Amino acid sequence: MELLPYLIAGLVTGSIYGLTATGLVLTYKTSAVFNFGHGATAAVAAFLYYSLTVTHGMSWPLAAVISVLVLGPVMGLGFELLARSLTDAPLVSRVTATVGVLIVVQAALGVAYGSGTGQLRQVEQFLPTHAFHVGDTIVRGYQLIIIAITAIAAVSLWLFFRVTRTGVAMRAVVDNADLLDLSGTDPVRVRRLAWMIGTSFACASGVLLAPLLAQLNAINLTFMVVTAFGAAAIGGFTNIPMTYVGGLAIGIGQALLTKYFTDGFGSGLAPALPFLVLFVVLLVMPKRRLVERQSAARLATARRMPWPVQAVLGIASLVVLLLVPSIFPDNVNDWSEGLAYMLVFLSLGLLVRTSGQVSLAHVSFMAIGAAAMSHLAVDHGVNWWVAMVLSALIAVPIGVILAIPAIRLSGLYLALATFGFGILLQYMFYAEDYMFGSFGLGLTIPRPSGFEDDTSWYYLMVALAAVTALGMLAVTRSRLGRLLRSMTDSPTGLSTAGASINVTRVLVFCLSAFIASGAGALHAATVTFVTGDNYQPILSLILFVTVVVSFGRDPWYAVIAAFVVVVLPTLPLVFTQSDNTSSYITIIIGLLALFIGYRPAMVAFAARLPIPSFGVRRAAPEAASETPTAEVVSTRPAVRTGSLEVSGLRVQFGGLVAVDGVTISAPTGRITGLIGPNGAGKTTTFNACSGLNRPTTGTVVLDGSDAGRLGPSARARKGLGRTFQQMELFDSMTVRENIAMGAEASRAGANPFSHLMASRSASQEVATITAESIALCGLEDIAHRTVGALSTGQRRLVEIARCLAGPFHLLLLDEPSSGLDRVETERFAEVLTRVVEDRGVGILIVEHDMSLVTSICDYVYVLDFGKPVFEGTASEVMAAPIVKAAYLGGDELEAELDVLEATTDTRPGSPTPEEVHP
Ligand SMILES: Nc1ncnc2c1ncn2[C@@H]1O[C@H](COP(=O)(O)OP(=O)(O)OP(=O)(O)O)[C@@H](O)[C@H]1O
Repeated sequence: MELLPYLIAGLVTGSIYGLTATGLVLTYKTSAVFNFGHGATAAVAAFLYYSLTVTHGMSWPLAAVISVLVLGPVMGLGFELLARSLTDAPLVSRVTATVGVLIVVQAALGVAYGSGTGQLRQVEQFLPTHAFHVGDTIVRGYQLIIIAITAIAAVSLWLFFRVTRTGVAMRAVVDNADLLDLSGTDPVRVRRLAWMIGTSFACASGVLLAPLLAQLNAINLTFMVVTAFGAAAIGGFTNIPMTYVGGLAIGIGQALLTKYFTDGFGSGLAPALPFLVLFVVLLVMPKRRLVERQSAARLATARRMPWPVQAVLGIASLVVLLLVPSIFPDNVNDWSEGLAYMLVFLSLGLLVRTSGQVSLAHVSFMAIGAAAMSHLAVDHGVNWWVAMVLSALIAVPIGVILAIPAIRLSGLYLALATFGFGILLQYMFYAEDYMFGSFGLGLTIPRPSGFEDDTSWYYLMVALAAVTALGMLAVTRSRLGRLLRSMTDSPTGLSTAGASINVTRVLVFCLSAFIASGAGALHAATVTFVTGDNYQPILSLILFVTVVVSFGRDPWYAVIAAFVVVVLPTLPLVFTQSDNTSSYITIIIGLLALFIGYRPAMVAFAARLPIPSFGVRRAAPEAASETPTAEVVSTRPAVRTGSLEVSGLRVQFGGLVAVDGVTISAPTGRITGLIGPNGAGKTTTFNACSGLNRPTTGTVVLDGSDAGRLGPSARARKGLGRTFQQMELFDSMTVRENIAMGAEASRAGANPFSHLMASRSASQEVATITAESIALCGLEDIAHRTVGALSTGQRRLVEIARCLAGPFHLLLLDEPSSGLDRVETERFAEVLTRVVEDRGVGILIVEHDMSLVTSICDYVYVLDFGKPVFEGTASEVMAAPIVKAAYLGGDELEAELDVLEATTDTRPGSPTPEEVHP
């Protein structure tokens, strides 16, 4: 019986978590934008309710209606517009926009209501508080009402999805908005409704939660509702009933943990539970259940300033920095802090800006570095410089742990995992003796001997920051930097070119963690004394948003960010010192994030205005370069002989059998065609060959050995290159850089050391091969152009040139001529023939251009409805009635297939036309 009070308390908070989590999942399901500001919405509602009832004396029912049923839909509409605006935005922008909402709300509520503990703001319980007795346990009326209200809301939502037309339409929006459009239902209206309901759920949670809290606090309230993330994870981010149950389970779990673990390490378990759940679910949930509905494209980058300008700016900055102790003698430590943060921003920028990934846990690395520095240098008397290096290194294994979700998931789920990790660290480990200790007394961090005073420490910081920043610059310009940029633009393109992107991801996390942790130690040595409060997880969110909204390329965005966030508020010339200066800056940063989020919508709106100059001008794609007709020559050595043998291949997507019983042989020295009408299963076959999908049955044998267990990059390193129907190019890079990556990716391979650096001879080799591929495909004139700005035909040629630059002896080309004009196609055919004749390369080509197929293919396989229907020489294929039937479709084809099926004793695809038509 003594458990009962805990169970009831857990059920109450759990049902509120469940309510808010269902709202979150609803909006995510219908718009693919995960709202990090969901908890902030609840906080706004709670504070509005507080103001209306406590400050303005409004009756609670009216205040509740305004805070939930008016505020919810209004904010929902704002979020829907944001989500719509972000439809085609890179992942980083999506996360930034809603995290921007969170930090704006937190900072603004802090300014408006005070974030200190001085102002005690409480909301009285407005629901009935009558007591009932269940055994010895007292149960209050409001507890039962809260459980009932939330359960009714969740069940109604579930029924709404099952029964009503709009609900079914909402589910359809998730699956295919375009189809919904065709059926006459407006997907925007459906999404708008989803956001209005979802946001109202968050507001209701805020209002219901407010009276249960000892006091209203914007940060706590936001994070308490963020607990919904854990519940959403239990529901797999899509299943509403399971999400609600997840909320209940977390609420009850927390209550029980509070009962059984009252002190020590265990006491952190209860608050950490939702994030523990989130982290574990993300680690163990089958990958296919975490299908992402967006790619992790990188942010648009600013144009690089010319080197002389950068050098002058660099020297000028250094001069200003050296003069700081004379100009701002009272603020020297603030500038040292700024330098430490500049390094944190650079480390975060490496992840976010260069590799397009999201980390919402960078403050955790700073905390780890600071704590390690103190324990090593103070408690264990380790030499300061050694302690410094160890404090940076200690975060590397943690970077590896974080990289596991990055490998498995990437994108949004990685953002959530890092967010969960940061909070987990705070709740479970900050109070441990090996971090900041349970008494909150804090840690002292020493400075090295000779640099104890602020001014000499500052000069040391300038030197360390300059060296580290230059090192980071070297990294972004090294092979690793090129791999990161390629990975962000097209992970598939990079892995099928031969680089193991798992190694790339682990490396970038480790490097970023290393710098952030080291910078954390330097920052701590600047302030000389830190507690866990210096490293609140909210700070990670602010750092992330700042690094995104800052401008300029590396290292300038980090310099600007550090100056604005750390140094500017302390300059007496700019701000009169007040507690709220940092909050105002945070609000501005958050609003900039929102501006980035809404910009596509604003641009679209402006384009509709009848003022000509407001229209968005699109750069016209450059006309295809004059294609030289000169003889193309390949000077690279002949490849080794080998072959790609596919047999009995069957690939299924759920109930759909996309490929069934396909057997193909593509040896070197020959061009083999694979043709068939749309949807015949050609690309699926290619994907199975290159390891991008897993066959249900059948084998893929490369040069005599089974490749079934190898991933795409390993197959590429074994000599299998490919191009894609939907081109997988590195859009933000130039033509030359794209083609060079074709040669460089497999040299980086799966070895972390070869990821990091390239020998001079290897770089020379890459440059030679790149130049030859460019010449082979006639791309000299556009070699300097950014690939994203090219015409389709030019992009096709770039992808082919990139593939030709790789060390491949077998190439899979998926509709390579689509988008090429006649002259380009002719030249392309010539290039392929040359490559096969001169170097002995083997090509398996999917093509719809029949004249190209007949002119270059030695042997052709024909697929239809996933099954092989014919194979033979190009002329045999052209003459075969079954092939004509497959392309024309209709009854004729069905008759052909019936006959084909009747010939069960022959291998599919082998019957000759005579056998089919005796
Ligand atoms: N990832 C997937 N999930 C579900 N179905 C898929 C998937 N990929 C392909 N399909 C389906 O498998 C079938 C074969 O598609 P595939 O793209 O391989 O055909 P294709 O011959 O390459 O067609 P096209 O010439 O139009 O490119 C189609 O019905 C397609 O809708």
